[in-house]
Amino acid sequence: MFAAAKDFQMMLEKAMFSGAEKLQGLARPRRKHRTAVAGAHIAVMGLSHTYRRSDGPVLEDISFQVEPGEVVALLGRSGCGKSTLLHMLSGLTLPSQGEVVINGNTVRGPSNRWVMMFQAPSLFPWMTVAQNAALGLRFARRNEEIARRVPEVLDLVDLAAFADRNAQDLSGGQQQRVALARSLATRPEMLLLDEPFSALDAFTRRALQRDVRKIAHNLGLTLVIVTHDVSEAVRMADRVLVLDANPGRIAQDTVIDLDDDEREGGCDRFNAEHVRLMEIYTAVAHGAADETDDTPEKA
Ligand SMILES: Nc1ncnc2c1ncn2[C@@H]1O[C@H](COP(=O)(O)OP(=O)(O)OP(=O)(O)O)[C@@H](O)[C@H]1O
Repeated sequence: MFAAAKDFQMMLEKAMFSGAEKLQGLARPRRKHRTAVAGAHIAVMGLSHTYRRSDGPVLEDISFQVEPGEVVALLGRSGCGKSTLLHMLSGLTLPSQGEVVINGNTVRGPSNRWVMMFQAPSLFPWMTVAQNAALGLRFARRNEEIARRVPEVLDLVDLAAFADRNAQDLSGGQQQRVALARSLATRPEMLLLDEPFSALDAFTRRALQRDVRKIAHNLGLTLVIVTHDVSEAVRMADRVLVLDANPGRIAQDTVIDLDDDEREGGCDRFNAEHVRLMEIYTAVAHGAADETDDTPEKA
């Protein structure tokens, strides 16, 4: 690739990975990095949102809290506003009404204290796994941490043996692990996942669901995951917020009461939780469909 094109792509990827570092850097003096990680406390209060080009509100009167270290899934049908809500937690989009408060501070924009992961891992294909994993630290100008943190996070995501491979030579699941390592290297307080495993095969997806949950718990990270997959919610989440649509509202807030072994599936308790959540989801989805159904009622 020509140098100019490479620079341009680097710029794009950098902006995509997180606009936070730049904004933070401009907004206030650079702080010394934190050494200890603690999960973020999230409070969402009376949040509503209407996009400039949308007919009505996409989200309406959303309020909930997430405890530090909790894993919460946002479950709902396509278009109900899950990604919009996640973007508001991250500060990428600001709500029309209400506020998101993280650790006592109102979110007014992105921050390098939390990281979003998407379906596409957005790696630099020509760079090695270790170089990709170091990018978050490089963008945050924390180069002195790279030698220590990168081996640590590659170990966490089971990619230590792949450190010198080029990213383009990895499978989709391995690439998503590199993206996870890159996210963890900056030691965020919160991971926001927007259907990050939906492009992977069932086995790879399950392994990542299990490992991400385990890593988040071990590090004490708060994890919010957007999904429309009931199994994923049961495998990963301590709590599930089920959203209805038009406008998106929290219809149900339910605890998934399973231990880590039970979350692997194949036991009665897993099956019972799966059926229970599926029933809730279906009832909410039908309710939302009924509300938007403009077929005239029969007499
Ligand atoms: N920038 C935007 N401007 C106008 N409308 C938007 C914008 N972004 C999203 N929307 C609309 O807001 C609604 C919610 O979108 P959102 O992507 O948050 O839903 P979702 O539940 O995450 O959907 P999916 O599961 O399909 O990703 C949709 O009707 C969508 O068309």
